[in-house]
Amino acid sequence: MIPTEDSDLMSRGWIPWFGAAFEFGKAPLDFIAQARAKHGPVFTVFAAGKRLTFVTLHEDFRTFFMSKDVDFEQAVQEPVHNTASISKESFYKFHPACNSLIKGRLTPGNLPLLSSHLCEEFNCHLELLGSKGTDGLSDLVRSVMYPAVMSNLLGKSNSPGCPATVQEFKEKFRIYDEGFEYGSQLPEIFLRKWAKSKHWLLSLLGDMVINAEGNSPEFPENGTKTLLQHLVTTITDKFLPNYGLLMLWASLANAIPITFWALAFILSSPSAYRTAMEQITAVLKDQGTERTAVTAAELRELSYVKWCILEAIRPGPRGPSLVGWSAPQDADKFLPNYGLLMLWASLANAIPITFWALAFILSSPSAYRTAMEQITAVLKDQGTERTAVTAAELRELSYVKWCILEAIRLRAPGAITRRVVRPLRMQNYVIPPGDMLMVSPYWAHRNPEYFPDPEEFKPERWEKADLVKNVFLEGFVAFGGGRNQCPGRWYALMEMHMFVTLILYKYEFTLLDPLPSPSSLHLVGTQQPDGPCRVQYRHR
Ligand code: HEM
Repeated sequence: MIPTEDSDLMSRGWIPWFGAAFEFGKAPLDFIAQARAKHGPVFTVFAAGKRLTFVTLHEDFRTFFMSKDVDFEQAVQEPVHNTASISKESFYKFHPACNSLIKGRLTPGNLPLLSSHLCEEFNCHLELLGSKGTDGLSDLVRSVMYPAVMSNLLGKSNSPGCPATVQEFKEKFRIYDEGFEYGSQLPEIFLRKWAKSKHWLLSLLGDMVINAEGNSPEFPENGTKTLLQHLVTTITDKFLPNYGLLMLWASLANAIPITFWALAFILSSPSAYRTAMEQITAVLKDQGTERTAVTAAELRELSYVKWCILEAIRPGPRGPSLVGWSAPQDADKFLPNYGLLMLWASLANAIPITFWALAFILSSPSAYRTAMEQITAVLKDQGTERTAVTAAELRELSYVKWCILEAIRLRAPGAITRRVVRPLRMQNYVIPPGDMLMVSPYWAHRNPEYFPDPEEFKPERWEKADLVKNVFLEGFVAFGGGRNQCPGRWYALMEMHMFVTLILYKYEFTLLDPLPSPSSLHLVGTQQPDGPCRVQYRHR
C-alpha cells in the first residue's frame, strides 16, 4: 500500500496497491473481481510499467466520465501509436476531428441513409452460406458481417468480394484483433505474427483510401458518401489551412530574413558595397529612382548582387540556415492508419456481440420462441431470399433488441480507461496524476443492485428502458460515457438488430455445443468465447 501523493488535499486515504503483473496478466477479468473483494472499491495495480487505478462504484462513474482532471486522449495515445503506427503529433491533431466526424455521421437520424444498403448486403452474403451446413457460429457470423459492414462503411469496392478474400481478411483481422491488447503495449519486434497482420491490414487500408479518394458518393440514390470517404475528406481538409499556413510561412519566413542579412553583409563590407554599386549603376543606367524597372534580363546581368545573396543564404556560424518543409506529403501519410483504427473499432466489438446474442437466444428455448414469434409476426410472409427489414420494422422488433442489449450487458468491454492529469479525489482517496483510471463495464453490469440476477440472460429487464428515446438502463456503461462515449453505438445496435432478425428469419439452427463461457484473457473490448460453439443450419 502506498500513501496518496497530494498532501494539500483534505482527503488523504491510502489506496490499496500491489504489484501484480503476473497474476493480473494471466486472467485480468477474474483478477479485478478478486482484488475488489479483497481491497475495496478503489485499488491500484502495478502492471506493464503502469499504475492502473480501478474504480468500481457506480457513484464514481460520473467522475470518471465527466471530470476535467482525467483525459481520454492521453490514455489512448500510446496504444494508438503501437497498434496503428500513428505519431503522437498527428494523433493529438486529428483525433478530435475524427471523433466528431464518426459521431456526426452515425447519429440515429443518419442511420436510414445506411440501413437499406446494409440490409441488401446482409441478404446477399447470407445467401452465400447455402441452403444448409455445419460451422462454428462465430465464424459464420464473421463470414457474413465482415464483408457486409465493410461494404456499408468503407464502400463496395473496399469489401472483400469472393469467399477466398473474405477468408484471408478474416484470418489477418483475427490475428490483429486477438493480439490488439498485447500489441497496444509491446514493441512490434516481440509480436512478429501480429505485426505482419497489422502491416498487411495497413497496406490494404492504403488501397482502400485510394479507392475512397475518388469521392463520388457511394450511395448515389441519396448522395451519401461512405464513412471512409468522409474520413479522407476530414483529414485532408483539416490539413488545407495548414498547407496555406505553411505556404505563407515558407514564402515569408526564409526570404525576408535572408534579404536582411544580404543587405547587412553588403553594407558592412566596403569592397562588397563598392562592387555591388558599380554593377547596379552600370546595369540600371540612369533611370529615375522613383519608378525603377528591373527586368529579368537585367537581373541576369546583376551577377555580383546575386552572389551576395547566395553567400547570405549559405549556412554558417553567422549566417542563417534555411529550414526546409516537407509537410505536404505528411498530410495524408496517416490516412490508412486512421482507416485501420476505424475499421477495428467498427468490427471488433459488434461482431462478437452478435455471436453472443445469437448463442444466448439459441440456447434459451423461451427466448428463441418469443423472438421467433415476434420476427414472423413483423416480417409476415416475405420470401426468405431477399428479405427487407426496414427501420419501422426494427422498431416493432423490440424483443430482439432487448436480446441484443442483454448480450452487450453480459459481454461488455473488460475495461475502459482515462489518464489522471490532476490529483483526483474519489471516495476517501486522492488519485495521483499519471495513473491510468480504469472502469470495468463487464463487472459494473454484474452489480445486483442495478441488474438483479446479474449472470442470467434476461432480455425482459430491458422493458424498463426508454429505448424509443435512446435511453439505456441505469448502470449500463458498455459504450463508455462523456465526450468520448462510443460514437458508433447507434449504428452498432442497428446492424446487430437487423442481422439477428434476418438470420433467424432465413435459417433454422441446431446448437451442437453447449453455450461457451467468456474468455477472461482480455481487458480490451468485448469477450470472445473460450470454446467452440458449432451449429447446424438449414434454410427455412
Ligand atoms: C457492441 C458494440 C460496441 C461496443 C460495446 C463499443 C464500445 C465502445 C467503448 C466502450 C468505447 C470507449 C468509450 C469510452 O472510453 O468512454 C468505444 C469507442 C469507440 N467506438 Fe465503439 N463500441 C461498439 C461498436 C462500435 C461500432 C460499430 C463503431 C463504428 C461503426 C464504433 C466506433 C468507435 C470509435 C471510433 C471509438 C473511439 C472513439 C474516440 O476515439 O473518441 N464502435 N466503443
